[in-house]
Amino acid sequence: MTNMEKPARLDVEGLSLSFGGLKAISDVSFSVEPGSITALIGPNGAGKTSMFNCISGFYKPQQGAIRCDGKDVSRLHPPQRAKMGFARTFQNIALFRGMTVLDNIKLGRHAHMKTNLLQALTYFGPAAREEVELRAEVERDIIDFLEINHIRHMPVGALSYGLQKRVELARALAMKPRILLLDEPVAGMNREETEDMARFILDVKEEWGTTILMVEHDMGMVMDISDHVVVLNFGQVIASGLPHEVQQDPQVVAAYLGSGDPAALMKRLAGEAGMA
Ligand SMILES: Nc1ncnc2c1ncn2[C@@H]1O[C@H](COP(=O)(O)OP(=O)(O)OP(=O)(O)O)[C@@H](O)[C@H]1O
Repeated sequence: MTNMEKPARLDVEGLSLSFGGLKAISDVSFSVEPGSITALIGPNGAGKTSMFNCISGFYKPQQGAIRCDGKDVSRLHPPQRAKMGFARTFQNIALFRGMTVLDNIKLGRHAHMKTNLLQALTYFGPAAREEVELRAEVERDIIDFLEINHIRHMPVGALSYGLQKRVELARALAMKPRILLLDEPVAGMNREETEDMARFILDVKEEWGTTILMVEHDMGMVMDISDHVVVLNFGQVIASGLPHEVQQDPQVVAAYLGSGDPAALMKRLAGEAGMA
């Protein structure tokens, strides 16, 4: 199984975003290397979701650039970014609950197909052949890969939370992403579901070579699978580097200590309770 798309490099340069008088992001710069997993972390309100929404095109930053392989995409709409190879998942699952797993996943690809969605759903004209090919490809490359063969004809609404999150990942993979943006991929999952999802994210990197940027609060999972970690606090980058470097950075420890129960947060930073 392969994704033939070349992984993208992402550079965020001097990005600033304000909501009225509130500066959610101030002059933030960082890079995501092609084929790496980079985690964006930070205490509540640090600006992670705002940054994620700027990268995927839902927010327009007032200043700065977001470069995909050197090209500034910060003025492009989300569908234009999708065509460039951006795909994302959402913190709150965004799937059609009444539709089957297979149909939800195939919807990811229709962003790229020549035939429109209506033709595809009615199997009309040239859409019929393209649809049959797509189905075979999705079943071979994505459904088997994510081990969701047994549920492919079930409506998404009937699935457990962990499986729904996996279907969302599948839908994003169906877009053949060059950069995959994961918004809290293990939020609300139990330990087993978290470990499964962490393994699948690593597999996407290793087998597809896709560039991955994720926002995640689960420190154990972040420290286990990330190549690079960027830490935001009050809308600014306070540290970035290898997971173990960031973990020991006094500014990072101080930022987390200021945001809750110190003992629990020290444990989370050390990764001990992260998978709970
Ligand atoms: N749509 C909005 N309108 C006004 N203020 C906003 C909006 N979205 C975010 N903010 C503010 O911007 C700042 C950064 O919020 P953001 O949600 O990006 O942080 P976060 O790091 O994702 O937090 P969390 O971990 O709690 O999700 C916060 O002060 C927040 O209140």
